[in-house]
Amino acid sequence: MKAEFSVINLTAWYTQKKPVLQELTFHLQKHEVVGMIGLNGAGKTTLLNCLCGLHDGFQAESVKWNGQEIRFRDPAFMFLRYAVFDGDSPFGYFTFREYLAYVFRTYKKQIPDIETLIRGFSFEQYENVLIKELSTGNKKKVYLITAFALHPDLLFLDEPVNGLDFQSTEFLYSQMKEYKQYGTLFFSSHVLESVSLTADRILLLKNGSIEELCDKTWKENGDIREVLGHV
Ligand SMILES: Nc1ncnc2c1ncn2[C@@H]1O[C@H](COP(=O)(O)OP(=O)(O)OP(=O)(O)O)[C@@H](O)[C@H]1O
Repeated sequence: MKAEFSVINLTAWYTQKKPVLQELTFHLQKHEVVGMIGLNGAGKTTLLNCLCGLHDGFQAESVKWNGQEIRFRDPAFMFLRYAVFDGDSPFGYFTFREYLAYVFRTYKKQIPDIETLIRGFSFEQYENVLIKELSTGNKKKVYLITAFALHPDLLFLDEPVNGLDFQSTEFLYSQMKEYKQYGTLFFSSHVLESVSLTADRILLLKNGSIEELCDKTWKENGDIREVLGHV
């Protein structure tokens, strides 16, 4: 199968003598959900920052979307993707509804019916409250609901479960699992359950590079702890 998004030999650094990511290569297929796990400091956020054009200290042999060479900051590529970063709450001076309208205008899309998302995330009371006045979990929901309403071809989520209550977490898992209907979801998580319950493939970020968990027993029993014991 032809990879939709491929990154070949990406090296990223904060200080050039000590790269955080080293000649890392991975491919994301069209319509799949891919989870990325790794220890604290492994470089998950740095990788997502690179993919979103937020980190300048990197070089890559090749980055391709649909077979075409691209740069992370290419405007056409920017509007194919949307990302939710952990702890990042942009546009605090907008309400959720204002932010949603802004994003959809920017991406040149029509806002769909989002009642299922609003109910699923128990967000009914917060649609018209300033984002900066929301609790941590409700702030997170602003961007998650926007992401799942927008359905970009490439959706990046950094630690999506952080800050959510158990009900919203269950709903989030259902949305993540179903995302392959709309596009490709690539997310990082420390919550092993969130990866084993939703992902088609799991990538492990370790020592600056990525390897795939080839032992798929986690798919049958939903538990990747045993597989992780061998890597
Ligand atoms: N702004 C920065 N300046 C210098 N070093 C940084 C900076 N941000 C991250 N690092 C370093 O880069 C490495 C990777 O960090 P990163 O945040 O990408 O890891 P992570 O896998 O997302 O970690 P965690 O699971 O703790 O969120 C770490 O060694 C970290 O200390």
